[in-house]
Amino acid sequence: MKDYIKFLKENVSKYRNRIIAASVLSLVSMFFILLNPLITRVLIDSVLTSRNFSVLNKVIIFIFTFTIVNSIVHFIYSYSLNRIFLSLGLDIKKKIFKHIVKLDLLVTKKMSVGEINFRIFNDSDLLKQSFGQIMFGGLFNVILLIIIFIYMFTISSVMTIFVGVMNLIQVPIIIYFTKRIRAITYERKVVTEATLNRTIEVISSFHLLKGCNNEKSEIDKFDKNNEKVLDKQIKEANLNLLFTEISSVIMSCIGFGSIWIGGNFVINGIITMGELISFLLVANIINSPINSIVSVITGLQDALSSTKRISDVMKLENSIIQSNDCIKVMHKIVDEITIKDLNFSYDDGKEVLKDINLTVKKNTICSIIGRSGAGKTTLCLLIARFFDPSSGEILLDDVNIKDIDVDTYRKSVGIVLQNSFLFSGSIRENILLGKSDATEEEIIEAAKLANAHEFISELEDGYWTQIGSKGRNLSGGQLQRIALARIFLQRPQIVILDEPTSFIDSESEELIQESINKLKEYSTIFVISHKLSTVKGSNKIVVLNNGRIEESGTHLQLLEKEGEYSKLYRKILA
Ligand SMILES: Nc1ncnc2c1ncn2[C@@H]1O[C@H](COP(=O)(O)OP(=O)(O)OP(=O)(O)O)[C@@H](O)[C@H]1O
Repeated sequence: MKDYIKFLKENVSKYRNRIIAASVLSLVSMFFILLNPLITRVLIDSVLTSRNFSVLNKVIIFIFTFTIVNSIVHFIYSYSLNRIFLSLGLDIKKKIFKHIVKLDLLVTKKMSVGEINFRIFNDSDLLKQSFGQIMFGGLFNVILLIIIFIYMFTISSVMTIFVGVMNLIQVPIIIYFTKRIRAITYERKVVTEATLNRTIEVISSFHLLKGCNNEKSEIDKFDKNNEKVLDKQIKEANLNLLFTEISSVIMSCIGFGSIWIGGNFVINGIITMGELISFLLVANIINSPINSIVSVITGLQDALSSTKRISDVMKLENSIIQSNDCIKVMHKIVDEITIKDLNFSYDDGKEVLKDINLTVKKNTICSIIGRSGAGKTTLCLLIARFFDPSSGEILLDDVNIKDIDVDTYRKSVGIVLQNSFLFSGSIRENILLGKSDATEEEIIEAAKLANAHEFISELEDGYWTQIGSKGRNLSGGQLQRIALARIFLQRPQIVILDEPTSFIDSESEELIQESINKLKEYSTIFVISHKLSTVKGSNKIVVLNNGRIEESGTHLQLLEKEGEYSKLYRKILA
């Protein structure tokens, strides 16, 4: 509850003036709700019974005017309320997204894409809804209910007690159905979300699906998941239907009962016909505020859970701790990059990298090789400062990268992964990610250096070709060359290439190798590769084995040593 109130204060205060205005409109709207039964009462008792035509005309003109004003007030009220809560929902979404994208890799890896999505979209919507329900659904409906009961009492206390008791009987039924419907709606959302995530995963790793010949099992899973969604949807619809029918029976009973009691009172002259009809009109609207109040009570639990889930994400902190006096200007490497006595373990405490000592000269290529799980990617991620070493340091000449502002440092690091990820959009937009203000000449020059200009120019729309999500219209080699063009445009001091030539044909491999060699002019390159062409030409080869540097040197030096490299060379590289 503390988190919820804090969240409410933080996010709603910005809309204070608009909320006050909407509250005033809400009170006016409430007044109009009650005006209808009042006018009806006057119309029947004072106008119709006395056959007063001139007053009848005036009352009709008044009703007409009041209907128009009521519609305008209701429109403005609903419009302002919608704006407040839609904006509030967007604010919460923006806040969570901004926080998540600023988190480092280690922290975000703790949550699945589905979990993150759920918090950004579902939880923020639930919170937005609950704020609306509590402020307007709750508070104003309590006021409305009190006013309605006072008005009914002024007509007949017996009839009011009857309506009150009948509604009290209805309350547990409303609570039961509201809770059940909420629970089933939540379950439906969770199952739908899981189905959607699985579908996205399958579609985005199509080659894996085909490679494993797993289509049948995925089709079965898709069918089963969707059947689960359907089951929840049917349950939800049935509960809603049942609730509506039961409510309508109870409301009819209240109506008939009131007509019977009120009818007797009219016959006996205790109340007038106008009072009876006015009472019936008011009794008829009582259901709506009761439903809203119950929704607030039952929905509060969901709102609290959503607040907790959102707060849990907002409390996540980066593992990288930055000092206030960090260097804001990137150090220009003069001589070399040195890794000194570096050790690293992930959260589980298992040491993944042990006692790493390595020096790589500026503008050279350092290949990192080793068996799967040896720690190659982890070492490169540490160099890119996706997280910090448990102990030891990474130095640019004599400057520890920990002393440089993270954002400044990362701008000086370019990364190309095995399966280059491109965003949907044009080739041009994807290259521009390397330097958003680059000129046309710079883009073309970068593409030429990456050996990508030729194939891009041959495409019908050239640099404006839309490449679709993950670059599905291009070959693996073409994707890699676009990723390299991005790097050439960025001209980072350090480049990390993780298996850049895997899964591509030998022609593309040659072109990529050629551009990697050109890249050396601008950057110091760390490359993880199993391809002989890449490894052989490097200035330094580092062999990692079980988290330790087993040996390092040039291709020929290592072959002469007859150690792990020559074994790997014969086994994998040859
Ligand atoms: N986020 C993580 N949390 C915990 N352990 C991890 C994490 N990422 C990697 N590891 C573990 O760290 C070790 C080194 O992994 P890493 O990915 O660096 O190896 P690699 O040499 O690049 O392997 P590959 O060639 O298969 O990609 C492995 O034992 C791996 O299971």
